[in-house]
Amino acid sequence: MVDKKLTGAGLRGQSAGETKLCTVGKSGSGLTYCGYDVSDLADNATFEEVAYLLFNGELPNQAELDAYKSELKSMRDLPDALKSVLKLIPKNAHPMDVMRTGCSFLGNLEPENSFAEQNKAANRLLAAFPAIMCYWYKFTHDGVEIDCTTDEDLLAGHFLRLLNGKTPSEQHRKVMDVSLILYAEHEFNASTFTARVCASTLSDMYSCVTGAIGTLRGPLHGGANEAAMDMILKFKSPKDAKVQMAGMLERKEKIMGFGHAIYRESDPRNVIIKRWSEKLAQENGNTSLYDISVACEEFMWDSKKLFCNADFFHASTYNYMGIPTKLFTPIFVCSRLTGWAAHIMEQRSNNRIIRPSADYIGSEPRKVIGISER
Ligand SMILES: CC(=O)SCCNC(=O)CCNC(=O)[C@H](O)C(C)(C)COP(=O)(O)OP(=O)(O)OC[C@H]1O[C@@H](n2cnc3c(N)ncnc32)[C@H](O)[C@@H]1OP(=O)(O)O
Ligand SMILES: O=C([O-])CC(=O)C(=O)O
Repeated sequence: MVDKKLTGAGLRGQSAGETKLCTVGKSGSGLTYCGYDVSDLADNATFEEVAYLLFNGELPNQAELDAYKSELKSMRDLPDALKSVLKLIPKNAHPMDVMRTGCSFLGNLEPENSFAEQNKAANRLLAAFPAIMCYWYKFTHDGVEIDCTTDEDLLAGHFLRLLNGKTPSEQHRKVMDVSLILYAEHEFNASTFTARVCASTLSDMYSCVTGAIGTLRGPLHGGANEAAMDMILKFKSPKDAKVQMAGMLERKEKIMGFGHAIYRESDPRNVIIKRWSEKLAQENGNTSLYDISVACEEFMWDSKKLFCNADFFHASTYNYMGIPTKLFTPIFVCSRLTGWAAHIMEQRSNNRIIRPSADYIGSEPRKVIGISER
């Protein structure tokens, strides 16, 4: 397999540091967290085990996992002051802006006073993010002030219970858990790099994560799952999808959910989430969304040799689970927090401020001309 040629703008192909956390596309398409293949983790671990792995470098044993899950469970509720702030954010705000504000405000209430508190701060955000998203969403959309605690064992079930107000099915718990594992970590992607740059100034965990949320929000990064959903919903049939996508390519529009900065011919997360999308479609009894998504995949490969990235089949998967489109990228935040925090800790453990150089392409030196003569 020929590796993707990584050169040009966007720092492509340049190493910006070392990491023990993750390899992306090492053999063209692979993805490992701390040496474990992501598909192995998706089949044989829970998201909490993956979080523990990223924060500690090893998978937990049963006693360690039990203790970790109880710790996270005890941190799920939100302070009243944060609930009051969330209630002030308008209904038409983007939920990613809610996540950004929620993270930043929690940093005011419970600051990370020293790096000795970094695990506590990371775990607090991990435990609180589902409630930050759902408390605001349920209050502004349904007029309900939800209880932010549940007795759900795992974050996947906890989130679904907060969102829907009822016990989720085993299958929905499993799909959400797998999704959180797939989104957890991805080396020096744009949002993680943002977090590391911020960490390199010796800033606090909340500032690093707030910056990362802002970076994940864009449609070229995490925002692609929502953009893909909006696009798929416009297609009436698989045939219509191909016709409309041909037009988009002709107009040189970017097709969200396709392509990748590092992978060359596939994103290993796609096959996993696509399988779940198909399963949910069959059980739903209406496979239209899945069939249209497959037509998009075929069309993009046949016409441009572009493949689905992790975001594309997440769109139909979440839709089949009844999750509102505007919450897709915030779910990504709930998961990627683990990767961000692990990278922040890794940066701190061997830090030098990240400060690259620039090639100057501006004017030659010149004198200021008085304003009346300009
Ligand atoms: C979880 C994640 O963040 S995964 C990424 C999510 N983002 C998206 O899905 C947004 C859509 N995809 C894209 O915009 C891009 O593929 C990115 C941002 C992911 C990667 O960007 P790059 O590394 O610059 O892409 P790459 O160098 O492979 O592009 C090669 C060519 O394919 C084109 N291309 C790449 N992706 C797409 C796409 N989705 N739709 C249309 N054309 C595309 C590029 O415009 C480029 O064409 P050019 O040579 O004529 O300029
Ligand atoms: O690695 C990237 O550039 C984007 C990506 O897939 C991710 O962050 O999961």
